[in-house]
Amino acid sequence: MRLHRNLVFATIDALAEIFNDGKYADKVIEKTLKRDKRWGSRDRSFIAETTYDIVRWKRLYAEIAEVKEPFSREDLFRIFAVWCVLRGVKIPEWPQFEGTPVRRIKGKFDELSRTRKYRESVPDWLDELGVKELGEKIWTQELSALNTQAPVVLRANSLKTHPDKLAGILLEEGIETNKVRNYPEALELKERSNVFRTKAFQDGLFEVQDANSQRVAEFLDVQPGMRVVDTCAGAGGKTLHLAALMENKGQIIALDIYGNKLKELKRRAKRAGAHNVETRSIETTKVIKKLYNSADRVLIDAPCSGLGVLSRNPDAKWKLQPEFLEKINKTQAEILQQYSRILKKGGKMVYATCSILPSENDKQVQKFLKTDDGKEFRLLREKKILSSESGYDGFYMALLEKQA
Ligand SMILES: C[S@@+](CC[C@H](N)C(=O)[O-])C[C@H]1O[C@@H](n2cnc3c(N)ncnc32)[C@H](O)[C@@H]1O
Repeated sequence: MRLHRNLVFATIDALAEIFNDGKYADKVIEKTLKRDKRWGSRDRSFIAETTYDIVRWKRLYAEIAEVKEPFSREDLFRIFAVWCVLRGVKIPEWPQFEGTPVRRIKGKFDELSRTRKYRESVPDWLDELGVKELGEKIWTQELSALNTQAPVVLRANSLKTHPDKLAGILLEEGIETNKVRNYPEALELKERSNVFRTKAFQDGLFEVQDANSQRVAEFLDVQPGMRVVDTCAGAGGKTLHLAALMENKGQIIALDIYGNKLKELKRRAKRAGAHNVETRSIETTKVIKKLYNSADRVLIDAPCSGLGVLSRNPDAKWKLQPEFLEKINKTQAEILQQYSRILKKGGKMVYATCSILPSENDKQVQKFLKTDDGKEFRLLREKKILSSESGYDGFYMALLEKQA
């Protein structure tokens, strides 16, 4: 691979914004890619993938490069040189890379790789928490899986198509996919590409959605004609899936505390041809109270640490703080208590997170079942999905029934 100066400089600029200004990697990359219209798809994927790679391995690379935050431009070039050496990329003969100690880099890599927190590039506190919650063995396996680049998975929109048909349509647009065993609506890209540019996407034939994320709506056991409340709907990944499973029949009320996310949900629902979705922004608790005892099904896709989706979102390792986890644990408990009241007696509810930590998952559900509200519920089933076992994102889901 020959490195192009403007692509490397764009990557360094992006890293400076992510590491030093605390900006979100996806937003920074999106903005960076707009910088030069002449960049082709390979140039764009070089910038995106290299930036994500260096974000993922920040601690390891910084330790090898012997630099500390906040990083100067010179530091970022040293980190970049580490990336080159460890990836086997020829270091360009530019002044920024003069005197790169190739042998020393390799030696330090071998030495640091013996310690998990460096090898897997995680902050001390997170490494300690992972061990405490999951035990050494599972945490070590899981971290390694979560540091692997995530595959791109699509969900064929059954309101408009099915996986076999979609695979044929995408092939005509030059995109090869494979079906995914045991995930009936999923297609996995053989090679990464920007699927958002395809006509099939504009026509609402699919959504990009991780395979295990596709398990959540399925788990709720919805039927056409039901009244379903999706309480933490966000931009509607699961809402759209619910609409498809309900064949557009019945009613879905999609709630969130952020109106802008719900606006995006509306846009996506229109593209997907999902007509049975109504959005309501949770401005006061009245919005929730009005819905008490009214739903056949309730989905709580709770806000969480997002530790199960680190492979997609590597900068979360650096943005997460222990205080946030404490706060989110409280929010999850409150949400379970309040939103479970939306369910009718005899109805079913799913509590789900994209976390792998028991404190956000089964322990949260067990705690809820002991509360006054929770005593009305019975746990029917739960799934704890590890990324290291499934090859996709880590997820948790519990199906609960409100007893008649
Ligand atoms: C895991 S995300 C939801 C993802 C979404 N269901 C999807 O499939 O695309 C959690 C969502 O909960 C929302 N949220 C946070 N606190 C909330 C609260 N107290 N009530 C309702 N929604 C909340 C966040 O804005 C976020 O959109």
